[in-house]
Amino acid sequence: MTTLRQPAVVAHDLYRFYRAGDEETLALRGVSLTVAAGELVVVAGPSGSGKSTLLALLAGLDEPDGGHVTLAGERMSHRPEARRTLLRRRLVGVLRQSGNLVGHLDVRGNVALVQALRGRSVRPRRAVADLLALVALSARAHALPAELSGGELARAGLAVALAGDPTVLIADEPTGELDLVNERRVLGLLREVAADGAAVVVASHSAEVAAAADRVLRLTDGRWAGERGAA
Ligand SMILES: Nc1ncnc2c1ncn2[C@@H]1O[C@H](COP(=O)(O)OP(=O)(O)OP(=O)(O)O)[C@@H](O)[C@H]1O
Repeated sequence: MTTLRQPAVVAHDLYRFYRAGDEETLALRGVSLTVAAGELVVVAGPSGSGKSTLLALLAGLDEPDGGHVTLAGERMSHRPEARRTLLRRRLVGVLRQSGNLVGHLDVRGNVALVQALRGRSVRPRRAVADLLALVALSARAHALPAELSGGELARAGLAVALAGDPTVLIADEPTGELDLVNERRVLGLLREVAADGAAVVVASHSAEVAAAADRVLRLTDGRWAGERGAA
């Protein structure tokens, strides 16, 4: 066994094409990225530049047409869906702009569900109550998603994303619908998550989010614009 610490995220020469009839969209054209544990990297770029496509590949939610993704030394890409799902549960937390919670479960139930899916043999690092305290939602533990404010929903989504003790947190426009106060609150939490040792990759248009990053990388038309620091 090696004692060398693997980067949390290695994306090598990723390509992703979408085909609809005769039309082909080259969403990613040879994108590489390395993110260390404890680092918060922001992927910026105009609408349609490939940010969500890249994040879906990093999270193992989608498969690249070329290249591959390795998380904590485990290859995610080009593996059967069932294997990717298991790796994702073990290594990845995903936070989206919306739709992070199951509607018929309360906040507590949503967080507990993620921990239950990992199986009884895996002891969570943080109990459900601790996760809710981390995101300042202890008092809203029994609220349903529909009963939460936008800021509360975002923080509940973060608790869900952290419930599986992810090595890598992937956040796609996590503050897109928030006011400045709530955006800063979520950003503070993302910084804490990185300080706690996770690699955090955030896609965002927001200058506030960029200001909180260790590195900001810009995609243009499926490629890094100004390769500096990307790989
Ligand atoms: N499922 C799909 N089928 C066809 N084309 C797609 C699909 N998903 C994305 N695309 C195209 O791929 C390109 C990259 O899209 P992507 O959603 O990754 O961009 P983005 O930078 O996240 O944009 P935004 O900031 O608006 O969310 C766009 O041209 C988009 O239209």
